[in-house]
Amino acid sequence: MAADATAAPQPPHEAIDRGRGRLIVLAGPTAVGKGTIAEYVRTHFPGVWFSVSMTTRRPRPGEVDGVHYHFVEDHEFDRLVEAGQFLEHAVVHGAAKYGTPRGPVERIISSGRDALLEIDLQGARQVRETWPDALFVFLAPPSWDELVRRLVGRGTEGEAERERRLATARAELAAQSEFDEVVVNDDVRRASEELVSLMRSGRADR
Ligand SMILES: Nc1ncnc2c1ncn2[C@@H]1O[C@H](COP(=O)(O)OP(=O)(O)OP(=O)(O)O)[C@@H](O)[C@H]1O
Ligand SMILES: Nc1nc2c(ncn2[C@@H]2O[C@H](COP(=O)(O)O)[C@@H](O)[C@H]2O)c(=O)[nH]1
Repeated sequence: MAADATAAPQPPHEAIDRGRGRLIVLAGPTAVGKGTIAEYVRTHFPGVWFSVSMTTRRPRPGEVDGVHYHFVEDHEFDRLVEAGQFLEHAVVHGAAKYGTPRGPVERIISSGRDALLEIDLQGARQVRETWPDALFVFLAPPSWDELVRRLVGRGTEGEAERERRLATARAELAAQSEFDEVVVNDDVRRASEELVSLMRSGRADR
């Protein structure tokens, strides 16, 4: 059929009103594989939008500013807290500060796309207060011993920092019933696909 020259022009794909997007919160204990799953999803599901957190911790080898985190000094982080620029923020493992910049998330949600946050339990609890219709997903290890193996095997923390992280991990594992869904990271591909499928559930347009 010939195109109707009198028809109103169609908006570009991104501008089609798909309503508001959904906020998805992924949390779980240290070394369970949140970053690994995030990397897999970024590579295999490029349509998924990730929030890039801000942190005062130092970059690890291979971490890129603006991709894995926005790395900032303590005084800059505190200034942004004062200015109300975070959706949530917390001191994690009793050490560095982490926060989700509010603006980018609100813009993505308003544009009709979903936004995925990878944050700790304290942050997830704050988001539940302000954004109760978000989807809360807990990433769990197959076992405690496997979690410890992953943390030690990653080799990015010394003994004292590992102990601190494992203490937090016990409290986080005890809180998994607060979440809407629990995904066990027994296999990176399987767990990533389960997460994406949960994100897409109920969204016919994804
Ligand atoms: N399904 C899996 N099977 C085996 N090893 C895994 C699996 N998922 C992740 N790992 C490994 O576990 C270690 C920790 O993973 P990762 O750094 O992604 O954890 P994390 O949850 O982001 O940790 P943190 O919260 O401390 O930043 C890494 O060495 C990673 O390669
Ligand atoms: N409350 C928030 N927690 C965050 C955020 N970004 C990351 N995190 C969590 O911090 C720990 C440690 O991360 P690491 O990269 O130093 O190993 C981990 O549990 C992350 O999920 C955030 O913006 N807010």
